[in-house]
Amino acid sequence: MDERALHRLIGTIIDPERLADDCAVIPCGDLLAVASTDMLHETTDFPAGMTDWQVGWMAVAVTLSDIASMGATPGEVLLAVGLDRPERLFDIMEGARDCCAAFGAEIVGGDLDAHRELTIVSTGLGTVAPEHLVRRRGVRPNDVIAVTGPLGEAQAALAGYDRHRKELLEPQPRVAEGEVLGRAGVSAMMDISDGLALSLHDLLAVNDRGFAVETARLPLPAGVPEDEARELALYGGGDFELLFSAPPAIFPIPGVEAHIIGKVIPERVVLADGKPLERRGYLHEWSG
Ligand SMILES: Nc1ncnc2c1ncn2[C@@H]1O[C@H](COP(=O)(O)OP(=O)(O)O)[C@@H](O)[C@H]1O
Ligand SMILES: Cc1ncc(C[n+]2csc(CCOP(=O)(O)OP(=O)(O)O)c2C)c(N)n1
Ligand SMILES: [Mg+2]
Ligand SMILES: [Mg+2]
Ligand SMILES: [Mg+2]
Repeated sequence: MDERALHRLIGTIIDPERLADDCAVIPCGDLLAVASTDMLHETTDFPAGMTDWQVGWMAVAVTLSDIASMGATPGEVLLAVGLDRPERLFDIMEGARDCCAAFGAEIVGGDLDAHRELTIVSTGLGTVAPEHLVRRRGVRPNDVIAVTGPLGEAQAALAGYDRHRKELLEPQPRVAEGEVLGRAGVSAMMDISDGLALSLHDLLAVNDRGFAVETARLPLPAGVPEDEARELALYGGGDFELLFSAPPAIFPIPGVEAHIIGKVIPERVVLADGKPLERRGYLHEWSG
């Protein structure tokens, strides 16, 4: 059983449309509010050697990335910290504050608890004009698909390529890029928290068309042999680049490093170099 299967279960309890995006979308006067919450744990999310400042940074970065993926501007963050040791709190809060400051957000609240395993829940709020909101659903027949930067760097660091440790430990949410892409009129978007292949399958699940990726066009992690780099770029998680579809005419997009990696196709499948792409990546799983 993995988290996507459990999402289908949640969809029998709440409106499944609510599960179709990176953030909840909530009416807010003339604007829309977007909200995302993400839980991180020491054993699955905080690699050995990570500082507590980086723990705080990452906890906020993952949430701001979801806000960016809607084309929205982040505003407020609430941080709930389940602490194994109280002396970790100060550095964690500083890292969280610094990540907020770097992307125009502010910590406005949270919660504290004692917990055997360090566990952080970061909740972010943002706003966007309705005409600039971008959802996962929306790909159109003649669109291309693109990403905002190299894929597989975080996983490359976990595989021992130390030159990518900063990308693993201090992910940079594509906040400015998300806002520009929303205004530029991209048709669908999400962030790639769990790897490109899984993200393409997530997009497939809410669209009525498929995707054909050319692996030769993937922006790969530097300093990694090409075959391994391609594997990391397709299936590695933790990069937090944006994946979007858009009409070819909108490229280049000023202020956004956009790499076109493929196109939308009529068949509801995900292909890489013409062959079905495995639905595999960074998935939380339960045994039994
Ligand atoms: N336990 C839950 N109850 C209600 N909604 C949920 C739950 N878990 C996830 N969601 C919603 O499902 C959507 C997708 O979640 P998730 O796959 O975690 O996205 P992401 O990888 O972008 O964080 C989001 O809109 C999120 O709010
Ligand atoms: C041990 C370890 N593996 C991988 C990563 C890279 N990483 C950071 S967050 C993340 C995935 C996203 O986390 P998740 O809880 O799945 O959040 P969501 O997809 O809901 O945004 C990954 C793969 C890491 N930091 N540590
Ligand atoms: Mg996301
Ligand atoms: Mg999530
Ligand atoms: Mg995930």
